[in-house]
Amino acid sequence: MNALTFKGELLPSYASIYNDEANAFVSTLAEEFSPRVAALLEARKVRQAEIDAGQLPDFLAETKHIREGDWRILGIPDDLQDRRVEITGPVDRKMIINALNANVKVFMADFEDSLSPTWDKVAQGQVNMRDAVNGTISLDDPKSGKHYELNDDPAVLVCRARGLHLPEKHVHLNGQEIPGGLIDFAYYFFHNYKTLLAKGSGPYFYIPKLQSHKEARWWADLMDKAEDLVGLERGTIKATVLIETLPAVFEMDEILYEFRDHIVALNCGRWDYIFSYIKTLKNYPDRVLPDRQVVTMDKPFLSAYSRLLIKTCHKRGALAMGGMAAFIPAKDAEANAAVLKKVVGDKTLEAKNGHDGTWVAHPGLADTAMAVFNEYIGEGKANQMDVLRTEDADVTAEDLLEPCEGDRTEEGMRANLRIAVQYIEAWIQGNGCVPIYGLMEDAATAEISRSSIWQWIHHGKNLSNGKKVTVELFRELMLEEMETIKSEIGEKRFKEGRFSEAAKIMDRFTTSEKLVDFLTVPAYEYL
Ligand SMILES: CC(=O)SCCNC(=O)CCNC(=O)[C@H](O)C(C)(C)COP(=O)(O)OP(=O)(O)OC[C@H]1O[C@@H](n2cnc3c(N)ncnc32)[C@H](O)[C@@H]1OP(=O)(O)O
Ligand SMILES: O=CC(=O)O
Ligand SMILES: [Mg+2]
Repeated sequence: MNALTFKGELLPSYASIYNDEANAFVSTLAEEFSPRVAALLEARKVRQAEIDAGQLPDFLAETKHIREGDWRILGIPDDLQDRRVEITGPVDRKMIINALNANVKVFMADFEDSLSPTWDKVAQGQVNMRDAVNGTISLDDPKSGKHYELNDDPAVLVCRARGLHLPEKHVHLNGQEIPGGLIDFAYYFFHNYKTLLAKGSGPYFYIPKLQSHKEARWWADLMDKAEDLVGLERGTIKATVLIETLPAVFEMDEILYEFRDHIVALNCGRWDYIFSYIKTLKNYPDRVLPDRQVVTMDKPFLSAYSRLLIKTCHKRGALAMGGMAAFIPAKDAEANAAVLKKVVGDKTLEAKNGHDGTWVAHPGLADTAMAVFNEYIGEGKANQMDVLRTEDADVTAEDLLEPCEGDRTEEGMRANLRIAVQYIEAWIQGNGCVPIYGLMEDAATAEISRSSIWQWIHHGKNLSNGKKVTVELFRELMLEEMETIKSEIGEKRFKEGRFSEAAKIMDRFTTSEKLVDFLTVPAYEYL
């Protein structure tokens, strides 16, 4: 077994994470699993080339027997049966404590969409997670003077690892970067499985951005191997898989099947899903999306996605999680009442469809989401697994791919610009989740903003005021919107920030001939 090489500084506080025993465990996993990732990423390109050439995504002929077969997942541990409200947030110390103390069932601690993976965030994130599992995590905030520690009954902890497209450039094996998701998974598992199991919980993971059941096989094999290496019974590690790419929605049964020893739920990761709809169907002029603000879960293609996910999960004994309403509380009471109303609307739609739970981005929304799901789940029940949706007509490929009606407006384009630039600026400064115009913005929501403009240019779409979207129009609006950002955030913050770099990155993304696959890949060069 070869040793890992670290390119990031190993501060003394990280020593207990990156110790010889843990590094040897990670090296063993990386030796076997890193080389398989290139082929999986290549398969994504091959599939995309077929779609670009005119073959729309569809259910796979070769796995029909799995979709039609009679099988169920292995099972769901007691502490994951009731997940009616989950909070999410990056693996910062204060966030972790506040999230575990919130009025929620689960905290999804995020190394992914909401984390800008600077080496220190990744390394300190593991320290924070270990301290959270041990119950010793605390913080004295020098700014506010506030003391933070865990309550008696914290939420169940689930760790979201990075997706397969993101390498971790600070940890190498045999001269190669290791997949970021493998690093997140392996160190969290190694340091915490014993304590978690002793508490009656377990090593639980959220797995993001899968595009096929073959990728599910990679993760399931990784989980099997991790269990074998430490002598755990098969299926001790549990996974919730985000269905947040368009290709994956056609393989939900197959993903559940490949993962059947480990999986407990699928989740409607709606923001990446919308981004993936844009990206996957980027060559189809009839499927260009309208303004981001009108692409809501009641649109037919998103409703079909939610309903099919619920039907597929419940048939196989898995939970069907809803997704994130990106609203965050407003300071003004009247504005906040409007936010809560929107959250109620969004969560009611999910609960009515038969989802077993949902996500909130902020503790201030937990009670609202909880009240909605309490009503639909009803007394004495943990979830809505009994909603089988068998009376529904089959959800077809056409339903999932249905074009989305709505206007493309100049205000929508300007808002996309301001959001994308501000998010990129935050991300390259090491902040992966920011409040902008009353919404939480993370890597998934920002992807929609920047890829929409690319697609509108690519297909020469007209805005509702008749202006044609071109590179020239984009650059003209960009100059104006940079001034708007400056006036909104103040000259000082603007000057001290990295806005001109962010604008250049945005220009590159928007005017390139080919759509950049993930904004976080080129932006990682800036960290
Ligand atoms: C598409 C997807 O993948 S969604 C999943 C990924 N995205 C996320 O997880 C988003 C998580 N949310 C957040 O990061 C934050 O809510 C933000 C950045 C949007 C806003 O955060 P802030 O500007 O700090 O909000 P605000 O000032 O209202 O916070 C008030 C308090 O709530 C806490 N808080 C806010 N959001 C969270 C959260 N998600 N988890 C725990 N605590 C939180 C803050 O730490 C703060 O605590 P304090 O009073 O002890 O100082
Ligand atoms: O990860 C969640 C999403 O909506 O994207
Ligand atoms: Mg996502």
